[in-house]
Amino acid sequence: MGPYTCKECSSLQTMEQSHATVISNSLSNGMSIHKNHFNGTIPPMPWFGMDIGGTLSKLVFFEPKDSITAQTEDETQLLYNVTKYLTKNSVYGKSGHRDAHQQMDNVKICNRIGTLHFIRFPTSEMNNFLDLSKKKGMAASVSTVCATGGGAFKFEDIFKNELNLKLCKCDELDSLIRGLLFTVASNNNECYFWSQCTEDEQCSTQVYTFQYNKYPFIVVNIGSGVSVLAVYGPNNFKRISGTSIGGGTFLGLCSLLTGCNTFDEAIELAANGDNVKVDKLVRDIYGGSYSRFGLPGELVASSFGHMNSKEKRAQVSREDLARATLVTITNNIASIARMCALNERIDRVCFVGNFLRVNPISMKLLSHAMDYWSNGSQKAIFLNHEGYFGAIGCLLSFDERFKE
Ligand SMILES: Nc1ncnc2c1ncn2[C@@H]1O[C@H](COP(=O)(O)OP(=O)(O)O)[C@@H](O)[C@H]1O
Ligand SMILES: CC(C)(COP(=O)(O)O)[C@@H](O)C(=O)NCCC(=O)O
Repeated sequence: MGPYTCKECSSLQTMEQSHATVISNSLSNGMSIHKNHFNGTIPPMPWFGMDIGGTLSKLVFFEPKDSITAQTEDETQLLYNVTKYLTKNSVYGKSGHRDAHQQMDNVKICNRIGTLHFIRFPTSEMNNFLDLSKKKGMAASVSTVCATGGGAFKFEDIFKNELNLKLCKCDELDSLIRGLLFTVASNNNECYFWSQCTEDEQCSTQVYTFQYNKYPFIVVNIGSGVSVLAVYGPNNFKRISGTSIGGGTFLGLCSLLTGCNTFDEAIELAANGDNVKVDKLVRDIYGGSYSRFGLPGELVASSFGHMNSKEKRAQVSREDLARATLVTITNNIASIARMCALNERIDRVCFVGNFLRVNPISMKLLSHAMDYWSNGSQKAIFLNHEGYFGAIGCLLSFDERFKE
């Protein structure tokens, strides 16, 4: 058999690339799907899904919990070692973290029952991740890794050269929707909303029963940048908008303005700041509200509008600047989301992406903006596995790819 092209990841494979061998029927156009040679259907464990984003790399690891042992003794030992290392620790190297609170139990993938573990590290630390994978024997034990996000393309050669690992690439937005639908269907408590967001003290989260099999809905993915998708069915979505002013912009501007070093620090600063000292409000311009067009006095009229004044600049703290940056970026995303929902005549808007991690300020602002400007017709919905849907969807594509 000569070289073939995998119809999923479009890579040219030869029979010598023995980690994944073609078994499925060759299609008339010479395309085939990877199938593994170990037992004819699915690759040996461990199974990973990886989403290599512009800022963070997300790794989802499936730990089998059933009693099936379809592996050789060597493979079983390797799986044991990898599982032990990943599940006994919650910090890996200098910058890898496992989000234990997001762990999902009793998940069924490729007819196996197990637990999903969620790990993240900065994409800028990719070289350290590769070194650690080598050191801990993970690379040697893994046959196939499904990867998505821009980094699946950018780092493809490095994975091949450094780890001798072939990435099966999946589209990031396909993976995002697949992962989101799967997670919402598997977990009744996945979705929530913020109620009473006009009063900050009373604003709290409530479980939202998301009818995931009812379409359409909007997904706003706030990662480094922002993508807005309209979802019309499980395999039917379009990317309707996007903006480069996203989570990466918040962290970049906040670092410049406050000298903070991490996202968590930026959020902490913002939580203790007041944007009113930085932003020009409607009342600063009108002396009250601009009632004819329904603009309340407390509304930000001009983000950072006070910062042209030397006196005002002297009065603001790092905390105020962090808060104003967060509010500016969030309000801009809320405006785009509202316009998209209005244009598409869709009222349910799901906000996801790691920008929302440990970030109730933005979630409350988004909730308030959607509710206020739509007179209560549009709903902002949030999900507990906020930044991991791409990696989950990628792991599931592995399930679909290797299904008989
Ligand atoms: N630990 C973190 N380190 C860096 N950015 C973080 C972190 N936690 C949350 N973020 C925010 O999440 C954004 C990245 O979100 P994510 O959905 O992972 O996107 P991407 O796939 O582009 O990396 C960052 O730009 C930042 O605003
Ligand atoms: C290019 C991206 C899809 C990459 O995804 P990310 O890593 O930011 O999650 C995203 O950053 C994006 O949609 N940016 C906005 C581009 C625009 O519409 O202006």
